[in-house]
Amino acid sequence: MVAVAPNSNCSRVEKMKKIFDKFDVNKDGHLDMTELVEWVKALEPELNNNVQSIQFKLSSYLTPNYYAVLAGNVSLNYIGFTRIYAQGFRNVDHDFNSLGLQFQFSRSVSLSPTKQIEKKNMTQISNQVQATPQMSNQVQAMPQISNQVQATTQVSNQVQATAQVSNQVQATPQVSNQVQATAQMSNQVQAMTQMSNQVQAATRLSQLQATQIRLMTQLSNQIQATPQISNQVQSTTKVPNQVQATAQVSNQVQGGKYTFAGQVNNYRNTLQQAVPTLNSCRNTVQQGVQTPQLPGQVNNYRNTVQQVNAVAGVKPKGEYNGPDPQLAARLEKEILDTNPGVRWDDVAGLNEAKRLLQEAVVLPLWMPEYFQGIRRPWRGVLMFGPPGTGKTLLAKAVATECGTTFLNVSCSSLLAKWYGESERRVRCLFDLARARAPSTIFIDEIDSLCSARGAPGENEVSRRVKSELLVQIDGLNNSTNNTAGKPVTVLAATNFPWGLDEALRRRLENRIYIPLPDFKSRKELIEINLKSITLAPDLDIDQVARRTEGFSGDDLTNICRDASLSGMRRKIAGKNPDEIKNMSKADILKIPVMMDDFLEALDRIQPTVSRGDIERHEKWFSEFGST
Ligand SMILES: Nc1ncnc2c1ncn2[C@@H]1O[C@H](COP(=O)(O)OP(=O)(O)OP(=O)(O)O)[C@@H](O)[C@H]1O
Repeated sequence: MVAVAPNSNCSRVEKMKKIFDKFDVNKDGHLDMTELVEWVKALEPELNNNVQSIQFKLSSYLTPNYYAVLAGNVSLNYIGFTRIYAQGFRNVDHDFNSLGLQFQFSRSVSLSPTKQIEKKNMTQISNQVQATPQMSNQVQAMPQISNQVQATTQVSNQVQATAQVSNQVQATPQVSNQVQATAQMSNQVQAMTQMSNQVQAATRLSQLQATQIRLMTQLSNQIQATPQISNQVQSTTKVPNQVQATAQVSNQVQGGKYTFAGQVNNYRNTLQQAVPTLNSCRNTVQQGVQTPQLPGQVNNYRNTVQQVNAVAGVKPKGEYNGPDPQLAARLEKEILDTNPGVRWDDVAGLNEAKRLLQEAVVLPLWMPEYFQGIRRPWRGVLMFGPPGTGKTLLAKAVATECGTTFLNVSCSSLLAKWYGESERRVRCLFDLARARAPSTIFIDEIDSLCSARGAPGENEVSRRVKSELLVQIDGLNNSTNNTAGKPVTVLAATNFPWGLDEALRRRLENRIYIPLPDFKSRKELIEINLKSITLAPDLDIDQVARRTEGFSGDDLTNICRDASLSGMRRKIAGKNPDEIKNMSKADILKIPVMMDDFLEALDRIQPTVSRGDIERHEKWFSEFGST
């Protein structure tokens, strides 16, 4: 600290010089700001080095102008200072003692280069000093600003985040589309993967095939390399030639066969012409008249035919040549009825049905040339009607009258539990029928074999049998597999025509209704049933026929049987078994059937066919029947 003695004895100038020397640290004749501050400090020790107080004091010493100059970092110099004091404006002692005077400083300042740099530094410092309060304020305000800045930053971040969210929201449909597109792409990728797998599998397959082909080629090479095998292979090529040669032989054989077959046919025609005579002969024989000559003639004819057949190499009629001889033999045993023995006359009434059957089945046999092309015989004929009306009887009569083979088929003979066996039986049946042609396949209760599709009880087996049956019927009586005059006819019967499969119904082209017998037919039927029975004079057949309206042929037959047993019942009443055994048979046979017997039978036996059943048949007849 500089201590200045206020009452010094030195001159003013010296005194001033001393002061300036004292404070002119750089000894350049100038006081710069730092030196000036040091000067104030020395003068005002009570300011305690407080910068602001010193500044304030300094400003009070100087004129505002000068202070401004000083703040602008213009330093004082001796000259200017001296001049000021020399002008007498100031009392230096006083100044230094009281420090209460204002004084003017000269503005003429010359600065050395060093001083200019210092001045620049000073200006900066001055600026900093001046700016200090503001800066201080700013510094004080800094935390707030900092907070604000931080808050602003957060807000800014939020705004940015919001903007991003907003962008995302705006982009959401696009994102959704992108997600969808991604899903589609994912599906496509999956599909591509599957395809790739398939391609790989196919490649593996083709590799396998390639391997097989390679192996085959190797095998083939080995075979070719083996001379013996090669020779065998070459000799195999001769086989077709042999087969061709066989075919020619076969043609030649067939040619010969036909020649003989013609002769056989002639014999057969002769036989057929003889059939009515033979039949009447048989009837006569049955009636007890002995005419031994005629059967002898028939046997002669048969023997001749067999001899001719043997010479011609023609297999006897009906020999089965199909792939299932054992099955054919079994079926034949089961279903073949060579002589059903039922004549037209055995069937009461049903004249319209007989006419239709004759036209559909009998005439094509008698006039094969006529039944060609559009007149080809029916493939199938359906007889439908209530139970017991004579359908089976009619079928047997057809077979007997035509002299055709009669294959009487029931469901049980065709259906089998082993897979494929039922269809095999159907095929075999038709092969057999063709071998035995002309023939009639009679399928009774065909509804149980060929129910409508989706009907209850329809199962896999019945479906397959049905299909096979349709195929076989389709193949009947067409130009390729049927020789003229040897037709195979399917004759079917059912009590439930409405339950038949539609496709089968179409193939059974002729559909004949077999109704309940009318009065005339009932009367006829009773007479047929009683023709070998002794009748009492009181028996009124007309009355019985009148009282049996609504009865089927089968019901009437039952009534006749029951009534005809009544005489025997009366005769044995009250007798023990031995007495019965010892009764005269002739006496029993002579017991006549009386009217009362019929009346009692009528009380016991009721009609089996309901009115509703008849109506249903009539309705189906009007819809699908043939007349
Ligand atoms: N028109 C008829 N002429 C002579 N007898 C008949 C006649 N109708 C029925 N009968 C007698 O009824 C019996 C049964 O006839 P058949 O079996 O032919 O009837 P169905 O119509 O085939 O019966 P189901 O439909 O029940 O098989 C015959 O054996 C015969 O005795």
